[in-house]
Amino acid sequence: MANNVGVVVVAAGRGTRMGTEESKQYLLLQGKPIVVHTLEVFQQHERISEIVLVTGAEDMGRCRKWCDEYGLSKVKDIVAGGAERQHSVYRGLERLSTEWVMVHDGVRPFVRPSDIDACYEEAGRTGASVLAVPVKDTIKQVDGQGRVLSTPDRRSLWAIQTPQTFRLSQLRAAYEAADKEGFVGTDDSSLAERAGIPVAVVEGSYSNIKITTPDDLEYAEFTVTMRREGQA
Ligand SMILES: Nc1ccn([C@@H]2O[C@H](COP(=O)(O)OP(=O)(O)OP(=O)(O)O)[C@@H](O)[C@H]2O)c(=O)n1
Ligand SMILES: C[C@](O)(CO)[C@H](O)COP(=O)(O)O
Repeated sequence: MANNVGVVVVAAGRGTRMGTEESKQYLLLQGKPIVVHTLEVFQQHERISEIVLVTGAEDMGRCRKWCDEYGLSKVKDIVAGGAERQHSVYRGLERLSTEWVMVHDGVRPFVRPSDIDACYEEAGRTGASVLAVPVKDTIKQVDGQGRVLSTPDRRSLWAIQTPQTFRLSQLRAAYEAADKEGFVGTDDSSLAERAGIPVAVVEGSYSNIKITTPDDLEYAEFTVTMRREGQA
């Protein structure tokens, strides 16, 4: 698998839940855009051969400049995304030619290199994998009126993260099928699952958060500061 792994980093969302005027992936952590922090993890990972960055059409210019400024030489292509995350990933997949692909959220800058390796090695063994953590809370299914319907067994529940790793040809086929059938999912695995691709879960880290709401930003700032000071 080595040297034949491409990454699609999706960063074309608007960040509605963050509530800022600037799209959340461009907010600064210690003076650097969040998406640059994320790209640096993959740039520095020896197993990654190329990266496709998916952004808003109006953001491609500044992203190109950051790639030069921060030495992100593995970013081979920057493409405009679509209305939903799934459409953005699909556009990124079209630009890759590697055997394997990892799909990663531009707003998950704290993914550990060792977790990228683990996700990657599991895909090599079994065909496809997703990084995830066991849920810590009790989860309930609730109806539209706020009434509890059921309490699923927590031992079978995992919070799914990225990266998610697949054979590029298989993931492309799963995306084509979803597109034809009008299915829209919130992650890549759900499309693979529909296409009959078995997906293995790899236990990752709770620190690999998706920066989604303002409280996540506080955590992110704290984490970056601690890392800079060598305490995390
Ligand atoms: N049309 C979209 C929507 C999302 N994403 C990306 O998918 C990742 C995960 O999505 P999420 O956290 O939900 O981002 P947003 O859609 O931007 O957030 P919100 O739902 O709050 O608007 C982010 O890196 C986001 O930029 C994307 O590339 N294209
Ligand atoms: C892919 C993902 O990050 C896995 O947790 C998540 O599903 C993205 O979801 P969102 O609906 O775009 O927030």
